Amino acid sequence: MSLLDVRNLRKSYGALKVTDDLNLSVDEGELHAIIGPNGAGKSTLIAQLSGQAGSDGGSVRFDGTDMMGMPMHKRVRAGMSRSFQITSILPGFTALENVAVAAQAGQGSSFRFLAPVADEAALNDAALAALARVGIDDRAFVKAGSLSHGEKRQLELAIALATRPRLLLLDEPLAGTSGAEADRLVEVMRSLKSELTLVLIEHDMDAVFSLADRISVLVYGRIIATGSPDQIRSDPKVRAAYLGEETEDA
Ligand SMILES: Nc1ncnc2c1ncn2[C@@H]1O[C@H](COP(=O)(O)OP(=O)(O)OP(=O)(O)O)[C@@H](O)[C@H]1O
Repeated sequence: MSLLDVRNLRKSYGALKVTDDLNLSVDEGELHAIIGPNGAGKSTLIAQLSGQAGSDGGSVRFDGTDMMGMPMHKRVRAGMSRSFQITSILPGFTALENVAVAAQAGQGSSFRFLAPVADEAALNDAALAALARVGIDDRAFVKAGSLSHGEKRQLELAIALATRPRLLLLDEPLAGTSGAEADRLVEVMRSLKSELTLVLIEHDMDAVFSLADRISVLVYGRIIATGSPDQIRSDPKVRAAYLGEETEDA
């Protein structure tokens, strides 16, 4: 059974159908990338799946449970998290504090202001483990605002991991990175593959084709093809709609 099952999902902005009767199935344990031209609706889809944006119709089932109408924090507690954007990082707080807040939310105790000190130690341990997982535990006590762009991207991943997701939704985790920073993030994602299910939106095609178990191609709010990297690379529909466009740009 698939871990995430999306059927006939819809969303319009005025007359624009951004998500148009979209069907998507993500298997437990796979890294499923979603690619598509600019404006195809990829970010909107992640926002709908995470509960950040509402949907006009259709169904989203996670591990067999209906998620439609469920707010974001409940989806996170159910095991479905999205990576947070750099803009949601608190620059005046340390990397550790940023992650600890997320770890606390993941434990369902975000409003327990009087939590005992023992809990705080456990939260710090969990936060430190998440920072180690993405390779920036040596930056735990540095203010998030002082981290490099790549380290901030790693911190976003740590924040999402601290909520202990079974399914992690990543919206362009490599954006704004290059060279060694991008390579490091790709290796972190590769290492996460053995532990959780990932849905990845990414413009970096080298990263997508090297990481993905399966790729779905989104064009005008619809998935036009799903398959292995090799199947997608050789699919004429995909070449015409998307990869061909890239070739022309190059
Ligand atoms: N809040 C909004 N109000 C109106 N239109 C929107 C809104 N958000 C997105 N859109 C429109 O929906 C379409 C899909 O946008 P979306 O950002 O989901 O695409 P995308 O595939 O992620 O694009 P990109 O690859 O450029 O990030 C675009 O035409 C965009 O202008």
